[in-house]
Amino acid sequence: MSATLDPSTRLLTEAAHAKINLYLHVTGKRADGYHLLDSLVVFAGAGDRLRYEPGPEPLHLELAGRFGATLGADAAGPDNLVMKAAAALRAASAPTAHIQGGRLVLEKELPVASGIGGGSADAAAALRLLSRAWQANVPEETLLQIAEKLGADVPVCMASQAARMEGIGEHLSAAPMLPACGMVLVNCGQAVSTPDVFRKRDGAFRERAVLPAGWSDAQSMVADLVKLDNSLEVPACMVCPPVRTVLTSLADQPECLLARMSGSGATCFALFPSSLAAQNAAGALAAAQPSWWVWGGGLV
Ligand SMILES: C[C@@](CO)(OP(=O)(O)O)[C@H](O)COP(=O)(O)OP(=O)(O)OC[C@H]1O[C@@H](n2ccc(N)nc2=O)[C@H](O)[C@@H]1O
Ligand SMILES: Nc1ncnc2c1ncn2[C@@H]1O[C@H](COP(=O)(O)OP(=O)(O)O)[C@@H](O)[C@H]1O
Repeated sequence: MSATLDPSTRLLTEAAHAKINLYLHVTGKRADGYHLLDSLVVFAGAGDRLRYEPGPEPLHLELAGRFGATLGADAAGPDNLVMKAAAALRAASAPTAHIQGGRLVLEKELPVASGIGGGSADAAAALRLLSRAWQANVPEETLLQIAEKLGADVPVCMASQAARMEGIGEHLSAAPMLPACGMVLVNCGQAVSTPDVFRKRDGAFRERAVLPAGWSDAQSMVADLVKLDNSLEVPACMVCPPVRTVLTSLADQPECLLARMSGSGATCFALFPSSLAAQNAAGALAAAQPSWWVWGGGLV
C-alpha cells in the first residue's frame, strides 16, 4: 500500500530523541583530522518530532517548536540535515519506490549545536520516516552508509537505542544493560561549534574504557562512570564558560548522582535514581534560571 493511501499518523511521524554521551573519551586522531572516540551513548525522552504529509513535488520543510526560529533564515533549505537526508535517500531508493514531495514539519524542541545531536537525530528520523513512506527499499547497510556521510552522530541515532560508539561514530556495539534512572538536561543558551571544541582539545588521548555487561542500579553505574570522563568538557568550558556554572548547579541538586557535559557541549546532563527525582530537580533549576533550557525525565 502506498503512503498516500495510509491514514495512519504513526507511520508519518518520527521522534528524534536527544543523544547523550554518558562518557566520551577521545582516543586518537585520524589523518583526515577526525577524532577517534569511545563513548557510551544513551537517548533521553526529550526530542524533536518530524511529521510528513505526502503531496506533489517539490518536497519542502517547515520549522516549528521552541527552537524552530533559532536555526536561522535559510534553515529550512537544502542544508538542513532533514533535507540532506531526504536527498540522499531519494538518490539511493529502489526503482520501485513511491517517491513523493509534500510537506515535512520539524518541531524543533532541542537546542541547536548543543552536544545532544538534535540535527543528527532529525536526519536519522527523516531516513526512517521517508524510507517507510516512500517504500524506498534501501538495504539497511546502505542506509547506515548514508547516515555516516550525513554526520558522525547520525549512525547511532538511526536505532535511537543505547549503544557503545567507537571509531568516529560508525562502529556501534551493544551497550551494557542499563539500570532505570532519571536524567536532567540543561543548556545555558549558547550554541557551541563542534569543530571549535575538537580544535581546542589538548593533551594525551584517553584509553578505551572497560565496561561490565550491565549495571543493576543507577548507583553502581555511576560508580563506574566517575572513573571515566568527557574529554571535550575542558575545551568546551574554554569556548563556553557558563558550562561550569551549569555543572555546579546540577551537582548541587538533591539526589544528583553525577553531573557531566554531553558531546561537545554546551548541554550538560545529571543522573538521578529515578525520573521523579530528575523531574523535581528540573523544576527547581527552571525556576532558578528561567533563561536556561531545562528538561527532566527518563531514558528511552
Ligand atoms: C562530539 C559528538 C559526540 O557524540 O557529538 P556532538 O557534540 O556533535 O553532539 C559527535 O562525535 C559529533 O558528531 P557530529 O555532530 O555528527 O559531527 P560531524 O558533523 O560529523 O562533524 C563536525 C566536525 O566535528 C569534528 N569531529 C566530529 C566527529 C569526530 N569523531 N571527530 C571530529 O573531529 C570535525 O571537525 C568535523 O568536521
Ligand atoms: N535539523 C537540524 N537541527 C539542528 N541543527 C541543524 C539541522 N540541520 C542542520 N543543522 C546544523 O547542524 C549544526 C549542528 O547541530 P546539532 O545537531 O544541533 O548539534 P549537536 O550535535 O552539537 O547537538 C548546527 O550548527 C546547524 O546549523
